[in-house]
Amino acid sequence: MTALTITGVTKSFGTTSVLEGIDLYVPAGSLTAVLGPSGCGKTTLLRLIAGFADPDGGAIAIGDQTVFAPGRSVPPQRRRVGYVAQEGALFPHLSVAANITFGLPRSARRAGERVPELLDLVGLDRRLASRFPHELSGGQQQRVALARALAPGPSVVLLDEPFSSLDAGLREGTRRAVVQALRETSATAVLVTHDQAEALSLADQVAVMRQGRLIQLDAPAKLYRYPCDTGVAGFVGESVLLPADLRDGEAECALGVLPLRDSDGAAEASAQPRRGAVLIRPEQIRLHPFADAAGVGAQVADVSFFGHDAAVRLDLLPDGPRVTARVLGQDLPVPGELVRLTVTGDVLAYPADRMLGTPAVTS
Ligand SMILES: Nc1ncnc2c1ncn2[C@@H]1O[C@H](COP(=O)(O)OP(=O)(O)OP(=O)(O)O)[C@@H](O)[C@H]1O
Repeated sequence: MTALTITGVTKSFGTTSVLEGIDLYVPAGSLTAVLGPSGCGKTTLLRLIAGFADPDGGAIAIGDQTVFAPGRSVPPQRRRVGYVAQEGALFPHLSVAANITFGLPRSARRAGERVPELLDLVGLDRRLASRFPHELSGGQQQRVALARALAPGPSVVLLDEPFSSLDAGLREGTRRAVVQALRETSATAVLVTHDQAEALSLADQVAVMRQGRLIQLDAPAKLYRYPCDTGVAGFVGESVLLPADLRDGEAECALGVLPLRDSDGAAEASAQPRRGAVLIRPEQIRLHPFADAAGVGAQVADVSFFGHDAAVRLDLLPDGPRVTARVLGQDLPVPGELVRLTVTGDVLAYPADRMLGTPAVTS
C-alpha cells in the first residue's frame, strides 16, 4: 500500500492561477474525496497527480517515489496511477475484455485470464466480457472503466466525477461497487466530486477546495459538524445561519438561547458577548403545535416533500428570518400554519471574523 503526498503544488494557465499551494496527504489504502464547486481546480489537481501536466511548483510523491519536483517529472505510464474519467471513456470498438486488458503487457492481454477476476471485483457478471460498450448501461460502463484502471495493479486510483453522468437509480449501486472494489485492492484513491453527499458517504477524508485552495481536510463527520467557515458549512450540507450573540458556552439567536459546540477557538469562553452567527442544521429544528408553551413561534411558508423526509421553510414570528427544518415525511404541516420550533443538540458558533457570505452581521 502506498500513500500519496502533495506538497505546495501550484499551477497557472497563462495569467490565471488555478492551484495556489495545495498540501494534501492521502494515507495508504484510503479514499479521499476532493470536493469543490465547478472551476475550483479539482480536475487540474488530478491531472497533475496522473502526470498529464506538470505543476509550476511544489512536489508530488507516490509512496517514497517523488514523481514530480522542480527538474523532475516521471511520465504518467511510470507512476502506477489508474485514472477513471467522468464518462468512462471506454474504447467503443473494443469488447469489455479487450478494454479491461488494454493497458496490460501483450502476453497478459492475450491470455485474458484476469478478466473474470476483475469483472468479479467490480461486481459485474462475467458473461459481459464479450459485449461492447454500447451494449452496457452507464453504470456498467463505469465499472468496466474501473476494472481497466485496476487491471495493471496501480498504487493510486484517480476518479474524476465518475458517477455524475449516471441517473440516481444507478448511481448509488455503482458508487458502492466502486468503493468496494477499491477497498478490496487496497488502492489509495482520490475521488473528485462536486456532490457533497457523495463525498461524505464514500470517503475516509474529504478535502474541500475553493478557488484553487484547500480550505479544510477532515473526516466526513468532523467536516459536517465543524465546517471551518460559513462557506464550507453551506457547501457540505444545508445550513441555517442566524445572527447571534456569542457568550461563554451559549449563543442567543432568533431560535432562543442554544448551547455551543466547542470548536478550536471559534467560540472560546468570553465574558463579553461577541456578535457572530450560529450554524444550525435543518434536521436539528423540531416542529411542535403552536399551542405548546415551549419554542419560538413560526409560520409555515412552504413544504417540499421528498418521500422519506421533507423540507419545511418557516418564517419566524413576528417578522422573520426564514429557516428550513428537515422533518419526517409524515404528518406534515401546511403553508400558513402556525407552529413552534425548538432546536435539538448544540450549534456551532462563527465569530464575525470567521464568516464568509451570508448572513450579514455587524459586530
Ligand atoms: N488547459 C487549460 N487551459 C486554460 N485554462 C484551464 C485549463 N484547464 C483548466 N483550466 C481552467 O482552470 C480552472 C480550473 O479548472 P478545473 O477543470 O480544474 O476545475 P474543476 O474544479 O475540476 O471544475 P469542474 O467541476 O467544472 O470540472 C477553470 O477556470 C478552467 O477554465
